[in-house]
Amino acid sequence: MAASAGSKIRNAKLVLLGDVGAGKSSLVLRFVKGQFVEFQESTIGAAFFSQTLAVNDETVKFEIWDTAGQERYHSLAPMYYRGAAAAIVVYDISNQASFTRAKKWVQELQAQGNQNTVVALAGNKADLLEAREVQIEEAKTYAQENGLFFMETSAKTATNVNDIFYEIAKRLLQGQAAQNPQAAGMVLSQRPNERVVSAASCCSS
Ligand SMILES: Nc1nc2c(ncn2[C@@H]2O[C@H](COP(=O)(O)OP(=O)(O)OP(=O)(O)O)[C@@H](O)[C@H]2O)c(=O)[nH]1
Repeated sequence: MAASAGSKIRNAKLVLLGDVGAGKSSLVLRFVKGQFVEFQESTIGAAFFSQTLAVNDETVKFEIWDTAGQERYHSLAPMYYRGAAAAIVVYDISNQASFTRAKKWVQELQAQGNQNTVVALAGNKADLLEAREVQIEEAKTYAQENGLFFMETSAKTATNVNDIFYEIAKRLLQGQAAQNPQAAGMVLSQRPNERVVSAASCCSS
């Protein structure tokens, strides 16, 4: 649903990281365009998208970098996560190896990223319950121990997709008061009346 944005717009750089085929592009496509493609092509290098989200009377404009999961593009990743306000580390709940890979991304972010970056862990393909290899409790515990927030998502059914971005937006807005917004990868601009996804239309489950 479209809504009028408040006058305050926060630009926030967000990066998606995760194993090849975990569903990074599909999550972005669902969030930005409300679409799902059964045979989504593998990302080459990285792809850029933007989407705005209203949270109360403020608007967060996400500048989204969808990185490629293939190992040969690994060395490019720092260009995208450096200076990011937020990161979504994605794994596939039906693929244990993708969870192992997600943990490596978290380690890399913790070692090299901005300490203020809001990091979300997304257990994607939550619709594939019968093929589940990663237990929800295991991921929850890991997330708690590492200061991440965690949701299982499905780009296919849209479960928790808007919710994870909305939760990130909320946390960014909450956090900005306590820190330098520029340092956290957030920039204030004044651009009223942009079309945004309103909080009211957000958060299907
Ligand atoms: N069942 C199901 N399939 C999904 C879901 N999300 C993505 N897929 C499928 O998984 C495959 C890989 O999805 P992508 O979005 O390309 O994965 P990616 O992480 O961007 O992959 P790379 O670009 O190669 O790093 C595609 O065939 C998608 O249709 C989901 O939530 N459920």
